[in-house]
Amino acid sequence: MTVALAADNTAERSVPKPTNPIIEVRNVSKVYGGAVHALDKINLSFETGHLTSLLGPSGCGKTTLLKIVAGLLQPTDGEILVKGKKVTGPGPERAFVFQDFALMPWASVLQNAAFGLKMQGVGKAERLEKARHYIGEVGLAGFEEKYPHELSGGMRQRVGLARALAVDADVLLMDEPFSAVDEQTRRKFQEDLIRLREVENKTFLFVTHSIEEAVYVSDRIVMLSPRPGRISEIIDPDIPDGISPDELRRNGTYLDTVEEIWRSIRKYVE
Ligand SMILES: Nc1ncnc2c1ncn2[C@@H]1O[C@H](COP(=O)(O)OP(=O)(O)OP(=O)(O)O)[C@@H](O)[C@H]1O
Repeated sequence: MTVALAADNTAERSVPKPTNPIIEVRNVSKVYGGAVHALDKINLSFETGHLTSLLGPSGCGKTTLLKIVAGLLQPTDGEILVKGKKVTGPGPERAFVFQDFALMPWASVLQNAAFGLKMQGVGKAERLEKARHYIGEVGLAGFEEKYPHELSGGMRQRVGLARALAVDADVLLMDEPFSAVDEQTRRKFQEDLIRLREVENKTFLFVTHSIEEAVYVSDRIVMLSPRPGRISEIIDPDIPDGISPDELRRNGTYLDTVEEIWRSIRKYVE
């Protein structure tokens, strides 16, 4: 289902109102250095337990919006509410998974996965137990004592995800987490992400460049237009549950949705 939005971000048809929004983006604009207008009056809600992708051409402000939600950047205008409270900086209910995974090279997988918990002041025994659990959840059991340089890019990415899951944040903010890995790893990771969303009941906000990835993993896709970033469309892909990746890539709804998004985006890249 697609909901087209007019240039001023007002819905032409009404956007289904989230019943239980965890994040509300209210009238957010961002101007860098008084000159670069990155985002313009963004209004959005993110439903608890859903995975939302931010998609759009390079430079449209996807990472900027993610960092504002994370509290790592201040908006020039507007505000973000998480669980009804205004965001003034990073908080324990939000975990940010960086593009380069931001692992500490001198620390083991276990220490890296436990790092966020250490920052929260969680005692050693408890944080190591939790870190071990999430290392298992992301498929890295047996690698606890390895160091980042001994791991592939895909495995390092899993450590970054284990760290974010371990702090038990309600919201996981992921900036192109699959950009640095090969295609097979990426596909496996997409499947894992869908499974994790089901078992962990967390809210995921995800920046990607890949239309196919967004359609596969998302409950909702928010498309941004080029600078200044505005919401151009909101798409709720209606992909059947439990479909295997092989079936998916031949599924009519999937193919139609990918095509519909590509038609919307191609005007910006030609
Ligand atoms: N610190 C900064 N100072 C000045 N301009 C910035 C800064 N960070 C981002 N920008 C500009 O703001 C705009 C939005 O950047 P942003 O990284 O949010 O876009 P994006 O959609 O995530 O891009 P990409 O898909 O290429 O990663 C771009 O024009 C970028 O050059």
